[in-house]
Amino acid sequence: MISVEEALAKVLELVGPLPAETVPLRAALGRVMAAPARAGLTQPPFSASAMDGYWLAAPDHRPGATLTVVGESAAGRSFGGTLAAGQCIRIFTGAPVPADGGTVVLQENVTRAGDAITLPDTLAETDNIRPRGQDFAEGAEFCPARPLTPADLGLLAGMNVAEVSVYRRPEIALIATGDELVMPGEAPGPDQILCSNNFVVGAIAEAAGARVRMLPIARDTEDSLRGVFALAEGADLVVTSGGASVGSHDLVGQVAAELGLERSFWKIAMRPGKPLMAGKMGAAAMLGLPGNPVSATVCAHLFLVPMLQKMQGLPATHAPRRAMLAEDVGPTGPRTHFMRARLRETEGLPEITAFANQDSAMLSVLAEADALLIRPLGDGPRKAGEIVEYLPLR
Ligand SMILES: Nc1nc2c(c(=O)[nH]1)N[C@H]1C(S)=C(S)[C@@H](COP(=O)(O)OP(=O)(O)OC[C@H]3O[C@@H](n4cnc5c(N)ncnc54)[C@H](O)[C@@H]3O)O[C@H]1N2
Ligand code: MOO
Repeated sequence: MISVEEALAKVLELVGPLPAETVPLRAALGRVMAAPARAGLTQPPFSASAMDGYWLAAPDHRPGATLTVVGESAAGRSFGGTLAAGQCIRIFTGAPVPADGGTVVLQENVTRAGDAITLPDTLAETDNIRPRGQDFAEGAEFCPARPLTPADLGLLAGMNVAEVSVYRRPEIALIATGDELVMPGEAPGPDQILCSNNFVVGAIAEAAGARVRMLPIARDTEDSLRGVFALAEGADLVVTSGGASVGSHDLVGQVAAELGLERSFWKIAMRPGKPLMAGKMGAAAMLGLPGNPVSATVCAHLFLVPMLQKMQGLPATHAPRRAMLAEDVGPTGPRTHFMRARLRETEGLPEITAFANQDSAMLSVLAEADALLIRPLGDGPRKAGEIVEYLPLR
């Protein structure tokens, strides 16, 4: 059995960044830019007032001075004239200032009588002016190596970028396998359970930027599996769950091989998730997740998400964090154990507690867990207070 790190390296060899496409800014949330955007203008394009008040030239900015208001500059409508000594203009937030080197005095800090304003006896130190270009300059490039956030869309809009070049979303085909499975909303027979894997794995994939094609459940026959694999045609990545182990009904590897699977590996030193399988089927990558819901979920976090990241031009890594054990834990066996755990915030490192029941079929424990406590293979027992690593689940 290969290690988790080797398996990650091998699944990443199966995929590469997808081609770029151009999308309107409105459709770019969560997408990853494939080429830099350039600012079409300098922002702000002119030095602008940050407040509503009065603009006056530097020599007139004296405590108690009285000035005559001779015009107005509003956002979108600047004051065209020039000012003589002792004159000022009314100015509003976002409006261009008439010249360099002046000050905006807040309207609530002056006394106004007709066309005259009188400055206060104590003057504020700030000029309340946003200098031209303080945000970005025309031609500035923007291409963050992360999914675009709402704030990124605001920045791109401010740069006058209406369309962006982004990596195409990975298209994944999800295939659940097993005679025992029915879909939520259907009535399970006495020997049946609900298909939950497609929902958790599909949601993990969508949250990581993929488009998910959820295919009909494949039954435990070669014909059924072949039929459903045919429906995965055109997907970038085919993700099966179940039928990966050694039982006589575990046909996925066999049928996939008949259909041309070049297997990269099968079985890893990981708990849960031992029977994980991966390879290449024609142009598509194939990831065969174990059937147990927790195993499928943990494998999706550990392997599917980094594959999707690489396909979208992102760095693909696991980023373990540190926490302090809240309770003792026992030794691990010959597989790296990813224990479902709960975090508790403290003023320092968070505290982490592994759930008592680590059965890889427990959906309720999985839903409560917000972290995977990483226990290296062959690790000894650990005491409360020791520092350990975990992967966040939320
Ligand atoms: N003799 C051995 N038995 C098993 C081994 C082993 O090494 N030797 N490995 C165990 C491990 S570890 C795992 S994990 C499971 C995985 O087996 P499969 O991938 O073949 O999965 P199935 O047998 O098809 O299903 C396992 C379990 O999960 C349920 N299941 C399957 N698909 C779904 C789904 N879409 N939604 C919800 N639940 C699903 C299925 O009903 C079974 O209960 O094998 C161990 N056995
Ligand atoms: O992946 Mo299996 O859970 O190791 O039970």
